[in-house]
Amino acid sequence: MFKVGFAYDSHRFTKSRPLFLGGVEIESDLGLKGHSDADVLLHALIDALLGAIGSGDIGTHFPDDEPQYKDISSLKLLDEVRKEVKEKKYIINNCDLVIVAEKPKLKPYRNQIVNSIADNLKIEKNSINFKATTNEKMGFTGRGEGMAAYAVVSVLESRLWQFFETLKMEGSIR
Ligand SMILES: Nc1ccn([C@@H]2O[C@H](COP(=O)(O)O)[C@@H](O)[C@H]2O)c(=O)n1
Ligand SMILES: C[C@@]1(CO)OP(=O)(O)OP(=O)(O)OC[C@H]1O
Repeated sequence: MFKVGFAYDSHRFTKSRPLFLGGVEIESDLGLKGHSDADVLLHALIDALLGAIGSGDIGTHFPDDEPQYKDISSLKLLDEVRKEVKEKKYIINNCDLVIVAEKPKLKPYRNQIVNSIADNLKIEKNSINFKATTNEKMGFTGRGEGMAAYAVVSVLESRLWQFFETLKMEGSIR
């Protein structure tokens, strides 16, 4: 079957920590606070993937009181979830990702972030869309206290994916 997952995450800014978004280090005076590397974008993506395959949430998979996840790169967590998606026999169809942050400006990192996620999920770049928006100075993101991210993903059962691939090869569909 075809399924979708949706997720939200937020993290507070902190000094003297690097800022990672989508597995890419971003030039910034402030990083994000968290038990892991606090990659808010990957956390939203991970939760959306887990939602799509009916596998609960990030905190259940990678508890924030376990020392093994202290400062861990969220790319490692994404890889675990990618494997779970595969084990459950789903293929990731597309991901649409949004960061809400007053700064830094993220548009210049768009390609790097898309490439990083595509490489790590082992899917086509054109299956991923990344965008950023400010909150027009309103709320906690607007005041520059932190960042938020939203993710929506769609997945397709592998056997259906194969079926569509065959139809494409035969020229029956595009
Ligand atoms: N952290 C951000 C926020 C926004 N952008 C880019 O600016 C455009 C306009 O944002 P508004 O919040 O004023 O609508 C947005 O579409 C992004 O292209 C950004 O790069 N980084
Ligand atoms: C991945 C984890 C692991 O501690 O990361 P955190 O940095 O604590 O981030 P959060 O999004 O608050 O919760 C998810 C956690 O499971």
